[in-house]
Amino acid sequence: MYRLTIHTAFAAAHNLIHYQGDCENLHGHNWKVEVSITTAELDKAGLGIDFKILKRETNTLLKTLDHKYLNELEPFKSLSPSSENIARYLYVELTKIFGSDKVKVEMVTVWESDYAAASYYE
Ligand SMILES: Nc1nc2c(c(=O)[nH]1)N=C([C@H](O)[C@H](O)COP(=O)(O)OP(=O)(O)OP(=O)(O)O)CN2
Ligand SMILES: [Zn+2]
Repeated sequence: MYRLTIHTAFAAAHNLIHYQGDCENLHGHNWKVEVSITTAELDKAGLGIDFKILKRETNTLLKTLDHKYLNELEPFKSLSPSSENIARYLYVELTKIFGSDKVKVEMVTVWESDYAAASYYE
């Protein structure tokens, strides 16, 4: 099997809901995002998926979150925009794009600081 990983980032504001503490208040993060896909097959160029395509599609998706107030966006209107829920949302959306018999989105990790990250995988 091959595992391909890209790193990218977005910036946004949020506040955690059903949470007591500082993070229930509006604040922001520069989230780093790590996406890993696995595949058993390579094309003739020796690529699982072209990193350029993986980065482009991920960045297109992240543009819908970038510089937004996450709590106002449809996926998080009734779901706390924690790093866990952001990671799961990205996993589900990227699986719609890349998931196939041959390719699996293995894991999405979302870093909200240099020291704290949440990952989602199935
Ligand atoms: N499991 C999770 N825990 C927390 C999340 C989360 O998404 N998943 N999110 C938050 C808040 O978003 C908050 O912004 C994080 O702040 P905090 O942990 O306080 O981070 P700091 O960088 O300010 O570091 P300090 O530990 O306070 O120094 C909270 N928890
Ligand atoms: Zn936060």
